[in-house]
Amino acid sequence: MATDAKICGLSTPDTLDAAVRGGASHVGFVFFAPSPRHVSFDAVAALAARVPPHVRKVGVFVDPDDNLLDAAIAAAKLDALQLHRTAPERTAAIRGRTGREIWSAVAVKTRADLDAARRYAQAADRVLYDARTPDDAALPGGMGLRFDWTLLEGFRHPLPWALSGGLDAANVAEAIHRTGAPLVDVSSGVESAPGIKAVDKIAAFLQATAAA
Ligand SMILES: O=C(O)c1ccccc1N[C@@H]1O[C@H](COP(=O)(O)O)[C@@H](O)[C@H]1O
Repeated sequence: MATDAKICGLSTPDTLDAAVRGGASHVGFVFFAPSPRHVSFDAVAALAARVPPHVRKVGVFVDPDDNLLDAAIAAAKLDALQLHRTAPERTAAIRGRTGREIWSAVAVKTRADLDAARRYAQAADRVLYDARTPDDAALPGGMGLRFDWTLLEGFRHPLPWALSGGLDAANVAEAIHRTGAPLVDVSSGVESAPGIKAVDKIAAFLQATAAA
């Protein structure tokens, strides 16, 4: 079965177009000021207008307040909200208030971390397994870190799910074969420097995903 792919942290028209042209199912925009991928509302409105209807627009947030969510949804016409470090109760409230599809990021380093996914079963629509970043890191994601994919072996996923964390064109086929991920998500692995997406890397990632 074909694997869906999300290209995350897009901030320029040429790289957004590369993601769409290459067959991405989802594109992601980061609304978190400390991130090198952070987009303004004006910039994201222009980018979102280039996205065809069959490609879903995902906003990435870190425990956001309602004002940020409302402004981002309005500017980017978001289809889905990817929430990092957001408690299940707050996640459920955001889902009820916005009516958007919710992706809950679960930070993984050990098998015990996977238990957190179950806490989102009633609150979210999808779990995104991502590598746990160091406690003192500025970002909860987007650092190109991988986790041990074998931790997912035999795990009963409580929801539809996606795999992220340190993926790139060279390892995404192995990641799909080892985990059976129905959707893969990449940010740093298609960049030439933090926050600088590369058209050729986006194309290579999407080709590798389609061929897996
Ligand atoms: O990309 C960011 O800057 C970011 C900021 C805050 C939360 C999440 C972020 N990125 C997400 O992290 C994963 C993995 O990224 P990578 O491929 O390892 O660089 C991905 O889902 C991004 O959406």
